[in-house]
Amino acid sequence: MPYESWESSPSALSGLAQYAVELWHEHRIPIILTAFFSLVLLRVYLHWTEQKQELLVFPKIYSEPAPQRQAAAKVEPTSENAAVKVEKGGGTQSEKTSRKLATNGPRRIKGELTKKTRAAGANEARKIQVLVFYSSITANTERIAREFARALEVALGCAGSEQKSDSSFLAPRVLDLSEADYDEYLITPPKMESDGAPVDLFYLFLLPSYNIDTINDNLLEHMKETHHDFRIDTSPLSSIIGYSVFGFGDREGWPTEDEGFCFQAKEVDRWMAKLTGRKRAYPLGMGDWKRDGSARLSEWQVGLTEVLKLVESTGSLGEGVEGSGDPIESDDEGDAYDDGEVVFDDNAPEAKTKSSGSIEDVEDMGRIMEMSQADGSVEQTKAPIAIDFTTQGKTKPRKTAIITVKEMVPQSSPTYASLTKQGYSIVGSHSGVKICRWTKSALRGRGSCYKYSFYGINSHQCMETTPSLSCSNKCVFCWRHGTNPVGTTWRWVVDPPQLIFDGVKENHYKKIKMMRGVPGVRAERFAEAMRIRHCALSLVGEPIFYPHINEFLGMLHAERISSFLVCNAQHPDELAALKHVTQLYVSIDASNRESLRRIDRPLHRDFWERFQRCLEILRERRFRQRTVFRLTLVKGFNVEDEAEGYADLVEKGLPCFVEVKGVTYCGTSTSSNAGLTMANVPFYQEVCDFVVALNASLERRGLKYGIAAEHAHSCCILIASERFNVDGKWHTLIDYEKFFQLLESKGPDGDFSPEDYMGAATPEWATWGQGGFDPRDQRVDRKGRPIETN
Ligand SMILES: Cc1cc2nc3c(=O)[nH]c(=O)nc-3n(C[C@H](O)[C@H](O)[C@H](O)COP(=O)(O)O)c2cc1C
Ligand code: SF4
Repeated sequence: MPYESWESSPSALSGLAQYAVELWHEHRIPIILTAFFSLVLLRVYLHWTEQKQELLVFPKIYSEPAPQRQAAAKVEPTSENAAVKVEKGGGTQSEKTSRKLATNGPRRIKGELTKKTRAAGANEARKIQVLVFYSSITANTERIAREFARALEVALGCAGSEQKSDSSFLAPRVLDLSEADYDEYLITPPKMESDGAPVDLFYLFLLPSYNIDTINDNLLEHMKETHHDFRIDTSPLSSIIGYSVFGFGDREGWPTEDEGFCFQAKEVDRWMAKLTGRKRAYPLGMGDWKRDGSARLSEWQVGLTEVLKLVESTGSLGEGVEGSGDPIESDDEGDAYDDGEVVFDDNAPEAKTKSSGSIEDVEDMGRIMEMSQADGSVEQTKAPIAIDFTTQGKTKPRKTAIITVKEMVPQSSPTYASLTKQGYSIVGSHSGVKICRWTKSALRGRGSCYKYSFYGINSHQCMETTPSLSCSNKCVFCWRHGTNPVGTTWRWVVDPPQLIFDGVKENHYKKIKMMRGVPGVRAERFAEAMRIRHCALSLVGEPIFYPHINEFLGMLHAERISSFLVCNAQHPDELAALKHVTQLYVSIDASNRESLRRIDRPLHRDFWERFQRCLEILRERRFRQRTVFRLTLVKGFNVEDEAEGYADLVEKGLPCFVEVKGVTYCGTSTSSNAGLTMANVPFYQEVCDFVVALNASLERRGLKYGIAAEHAHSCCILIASERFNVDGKWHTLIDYEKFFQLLESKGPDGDFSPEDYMGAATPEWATWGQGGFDPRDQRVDRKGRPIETN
């Protein structure tokens, strides 16, 4: 209502209004001021009262600093959010009161939701439970299983009073397979917890074999059914962290594996690989309970403990599991094998990519030098000069353009990619190591290389390596032709020998460890393989090309690793400067100049003169080094009508041994550059005929040689000097212990002869006419199928 209408009202009400208006007019200023201050006071009062109220409603924890909040989250990692956590947690009495009040007031959530993922560090809290399953009919294995579990408990640091505070292992549990519930353990592993921490399971099986009906048959049947049951995942045990099997048997009744020795342990090992999705953590071990059972079991336990500790520290089985149970086994890999010189493989990746800019050839070298002058793109100052280590009599550095010394095989180069793809590990910038086919085969008891039959080297303890991936030939049969760098001079960065030595060993062991999960690997051989005893310096390239080859050899010998060094007869100066090696090879790929040019395709123009000089050096050295001529026969190149020519070379060099080997073919069609085919591979009979002809020629010349041994499996035959025939018996084996003793007492230049470390008689099975396959090994074909040997 407007103010004027109030003034004009004639009634009593209007009189009152009149009075109020007058009053207002008279006191309006103090009224307004009083109202204003009252409102201010009320606001201040409310403000304070409101703050106090809030303290009661929201618990103190919400205003704690951030780190404390995180700590709280760690305590209850699975809580949905902070508010819930507080409600569940403990705290001081006042906090509890606050929380109680808070539940009556409005729920207000501050902060972020805690994610449901496992908190960092939860992994550390995981425990590992080893379950030792055994079966036993006459109680041997039962007793052994209990003793074994106790020993393992100590080894893992989880034994009663000796329990290590930081050990993740729970004391191993022993389970009798005749009582254990298969459904509980072998269909899905049981879910276990220890003090609230999740437990990972590791299965071990100690199993005797029985060719009569026993509980083992139920176990195997169960495993088979589980794997084939379409309702169940084919690898239902894949959540366990690993498994391993050890078998007991009796060699008296079942002398070989073929005859049934430990056959059921082998089967359980195989089925477990399938059920776990290839989680074999350590190779199958086997022991004869009457003879070596406990020794074998102890060895197996040592290796196993190592793996378990690896699992504890890394949470995984590490290397060695990939490929476990894989159909692709070492023999089926199409893996070009042996020492490089005798295999051609047209499947090898194509030759280097010229456009990549990597220097891999002398032609490339010239091209780069020209380019460097033209556009200045190559650094020309402050660079070391490329030194010719190989040209005879040349001591002065070349006076040509100075270029930057580069790495022989830089990591970014196509050569590096190609070599690593083929299974080489490149060490430093110019060395390589690769585990050979025979090493893998020997690990599985499927036969060793011919050097085992002829010289007694253990293939599973042999490291194949080279300190120089570069070579000065381009042999037609070289299996790595086109992928390794070539050159006549060392023009690359030189890596120190210690770096190479450490690197090749490390990589070799890494590769051996990767065999851990491969089916058929024998535990005792695997354990032995962790100690390198032989080194074949022959992989690819030319080892004596490396300027510090003698220092490198010194490192091998200091660790009592024998050295078989193969060179290509193109570096006489380096050959002359070479110190003692256990066995010194020269590749003799042809018997005359033209043939050598065609087959080796040497880069040196004076290749024939170099070759001849190397033979002279070998002749001079024959009473100081165990010298060997290695002949690689390639049909159509160096076999036909050449026996006489080779006899001339033998007469000239008078080597201790002549190894004759047919080239091995690994490809499928024609060899890329030389057009080699299967037709170039001589049959074993042809190699035999050649050897007989060569031997006859040597005899006609009055040279005292004879055919000593053979290894038909790798198409290789050994002719030996009569110096190694004692009382009508060939002694081609090497006494490695004696070699190191002589080396240590007389030094790397010491005066001792090959006869001084001649070993025991060549085993009967390896002599000429006996085939050369150790009867203790199992022969298999390329698909891994056993071959009958009569
Ligand atoms: C009836 C019988 C059959 C056996 N069959 C085999 C066999 O096929 N292969 C094998 O390596 N050992 C065989 N053995 C040897 C046992 O595996 C060996 O004695 C084992 O240590 C027994 O373990 P246990 O006492 O725990 O049952 C057999 C032993 C017996 C008594
Ligand atoms: S000598 Fe060694 S590297 Fe050569 S084939 Fe035999 S085991 Fe393999």
